[in-house]
Amino acid sequence: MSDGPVSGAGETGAGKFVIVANRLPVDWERTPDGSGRWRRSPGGLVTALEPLLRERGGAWVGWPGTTDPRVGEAPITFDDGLTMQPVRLTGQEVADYYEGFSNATLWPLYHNLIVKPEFYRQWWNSYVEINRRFAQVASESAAPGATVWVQDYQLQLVPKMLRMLRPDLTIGFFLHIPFPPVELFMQLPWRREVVEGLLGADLIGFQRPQAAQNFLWLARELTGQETSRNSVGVRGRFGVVRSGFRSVRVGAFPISIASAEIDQQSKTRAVRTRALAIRDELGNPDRILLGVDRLDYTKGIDVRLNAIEELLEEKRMDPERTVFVQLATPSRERVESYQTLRAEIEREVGKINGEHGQVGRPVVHYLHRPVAREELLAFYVAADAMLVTPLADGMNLVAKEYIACRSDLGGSLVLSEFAGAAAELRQAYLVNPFHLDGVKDSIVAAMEQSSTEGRRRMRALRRQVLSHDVGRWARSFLEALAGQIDETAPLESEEEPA
Ligand SMILES: O=P(O)(O)OC[C@H]1O[C@H](O[C@H]2O[C@H](CO)[C@@H](O)[C@H](O)[C@H]2O)[C@H](O)[C@@H](O)[C@@H]1O
Ligand SMILES: Cc1cn([C@@H]2O[C@H](COP(=O)(O)OP(=O)(O)O)[C@@H](O)[C@H]2O)c(=O)[nH]c1=O
Repeated sequence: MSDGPVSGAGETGAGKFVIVANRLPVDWERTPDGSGRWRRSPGGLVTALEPLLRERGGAWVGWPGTTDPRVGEAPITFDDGLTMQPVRLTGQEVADYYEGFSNATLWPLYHNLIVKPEFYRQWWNSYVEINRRFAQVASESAAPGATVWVQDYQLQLVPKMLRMLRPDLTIGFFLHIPFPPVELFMQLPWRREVVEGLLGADLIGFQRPQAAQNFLWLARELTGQETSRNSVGVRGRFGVVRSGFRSVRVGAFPISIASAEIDQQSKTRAVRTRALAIRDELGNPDRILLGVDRLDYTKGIDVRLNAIEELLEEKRMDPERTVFVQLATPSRERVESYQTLRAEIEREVGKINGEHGQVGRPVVHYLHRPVAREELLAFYVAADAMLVTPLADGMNLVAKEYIACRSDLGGSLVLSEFAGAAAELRQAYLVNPFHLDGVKDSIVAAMEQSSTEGRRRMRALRRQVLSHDVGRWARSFLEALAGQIDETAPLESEEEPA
């Protein structure tokens, strides 16, 4: 991946393939001369799509992640030809569209009301306006007949808006987070507008078939369109909504990671050496448990802390021999529910260490900062058990990254049934995060598994993750969008969503 300097030379209207996402995959980096430059951030999505973007002369449309009015005035082009088209937001727009409607209305509504969603007209109006801005920039960035792929819940109105501006385009949409059960979605005052916004796409992708089923039911109820009623499959057996003269297909495409690349990186001397150093720095305990998450109330960080606290109290976990490392990236810090969560987590960490730690030897090691890629891989290699306990999660890439790093067949994964990843990672220790005793038993089982059992599970998990990478995810979606896979379900037979 190249990190070429900023330039304003990007051509608009040239892209045969355009990605539209809330964020651009770039970070602003200060240079020693006091100025700055863009650096590409190496996320899974960009890794998977980069070759396509380059091949087809593509562009990425998104918010550069800052409200600095000097940033993002012109397209950003990298020296290998990748173009980023910035969509600029003011401070007020970030508050209303991003922190407000996206992350205090939609995010909790789509994640099973773990906190109460807030419904404000001002936030909705801003969401509409910013979606229109994204659609406008996308329409200016796309060549005639181009394919445009819109990403995630922040931009659900873009497909319809873009189709009205550019009927010549092929438009795909992918939702990275869960799509809620119908009775929850029906709470949204603007539910019909959101469903109609999505129906502007030719193909709507979800992480799991159940989400697609929920959407089909809502499309039928809220727009009166005819829809298929058969169950939707994975990467095939698509549902269909007859929307006027158009057919919109609906399917499940579980996202993944750049598995081979992560597998290779985790085997480097640098990562292996660092993993040993981490064990050493932690006092060479018998067992290292690890959690890696954005600090988000969906991730169930509190669940694993409560489980660990009770295991310590019941003397089923030895504080002299076990440590728990929680890496928590700061996230959405101006949203109140995230501030409350942080205070609760930090209180709980203090309580556990206060009651069970020793001077210089805490049981819980908690970092509240982003951790760089290589360091993260070293933690995965060092950990004996990975605790992934979300209450609801679209996929959870961390679970897959951990597996990709375990070519030694060591380690064990405790995984919530409510992470999208659980549908594929059946050999993990699957838990219901609402059942604390079950979580505790699974943590103990994961810590105490025999080497034979651990190797058997990890081998099966790795087979799944290495053969289903993010490239396969992108290809399967784009082939379906291009009509190369046409496994549409016939419009027959009744089936209600769960
Ligand atoms: O952009 P932020 O507000 O800082 O949030 C980060 C991203 O979080 C969400 O990730 C989801 O997508 C993952 C990949 O498909 C999936 O594994 C995970 O379960 C989801 O929570 C969000 O959907 C992204 O838009 C955000 O950029
Ligand atoms: C804590 C931490 C994480 N990462 C990387 O972030 C993503 C997280 O993806 P996931 O699907 O598990 O969840 P969300 O999208 O956040 O909802 C994963 O690729 C991690 O490796 C990171 O780079 N640094 C961090 O400190």
